Amino acid sequence: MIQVEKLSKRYGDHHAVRDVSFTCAPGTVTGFLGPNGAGKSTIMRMICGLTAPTAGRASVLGVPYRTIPNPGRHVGVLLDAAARHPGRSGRETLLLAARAQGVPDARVDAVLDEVGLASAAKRRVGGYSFGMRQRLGIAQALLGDPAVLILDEPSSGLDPEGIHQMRGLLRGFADRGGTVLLSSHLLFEVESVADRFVMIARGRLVAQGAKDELTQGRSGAVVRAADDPAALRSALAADGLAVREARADRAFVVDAEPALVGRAAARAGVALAELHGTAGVGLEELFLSLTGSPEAGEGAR
Ligand SMILES: Nc1ncnc2c1ncn2[C@@H]1O[C@H](COP(=O)(O)OP(=O)(O)OP(=O)(O)O)[C@@H](O)[C@H]1O
Repeated sequence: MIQVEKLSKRYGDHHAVRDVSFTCAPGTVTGFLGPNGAGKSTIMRMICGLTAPTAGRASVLGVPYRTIPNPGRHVGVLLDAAARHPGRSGRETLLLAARAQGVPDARVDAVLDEVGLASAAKRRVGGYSFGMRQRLGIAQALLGDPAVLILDEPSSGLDPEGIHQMRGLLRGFADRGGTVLLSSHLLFEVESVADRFVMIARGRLVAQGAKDELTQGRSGAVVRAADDPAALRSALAADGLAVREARADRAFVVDAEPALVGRAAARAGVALAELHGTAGVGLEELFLSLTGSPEAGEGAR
């Protein structure tokens, strides 16, 4: 269990995080989404006690992270995959961590195998690709057989096979009762593995919930006039139907059932070239509409 309550962080006048609250339950993977600079890393660092909040608090397994004795046995963390000693091999890196945590040496080979790094275990970390460092970071997070995983952008640098493998690993971890908080600025990296989503933009929580909860109520219709878009718009307005979006192909996205849109057009005698529901309005559209452009995370001053 991870609980974040009204967390805020200010750097001088800069509000990096404002009043963010969410909970991650055991048995679930929470996809933590937001554009670059939205505040995800800052929130994860506050959860792990590495950055002091300006206001609010966070707990892991019911207590502040910093009060957990031998935390690696309870909470696996990957915050900065690059932060590994380049002169040690992957196996040595994990052996040192295992001994510090009181974990048997055999566990090192098990986690190296689990993340697909067994064949490179004896090579120096300095010669690893970024993706291999990510795998090593994930292996280190898993080392103490924790109940909670907090992973900041673990997919970055991984090839498609690595991403697939990591999804399977995290799904299995959650299905065995583990709690996973998994950040990314790319929806596709977390969409298929996450049960719930927490979306952040400009330091604020903009949405949270399961995929169905987030996308329900956003169904509507796409309608395009055969000849006269202005007449169609008037017909929709006459029936009190709101146009959510006017597309470049001259179609309108309307917040209403297709049948209502069709009747409005028929009443006004407007011929249609296209009319269908928007059941496919997905998480991606929601994510983009809530978080805006990639620059949306910047400038939260
Ligand atoms: N130590 C710091 N001092 C000043 N500003 C900071 C500090 N750490 C983060 N920030 C600012 O806080 C904001 C949030 O940054 P953060 O790294 O948490 O975002 P993020 O969502 O993790 O983005 P990314 O995916 O790029 O890592 C940014 O505007 C960043 O510049």
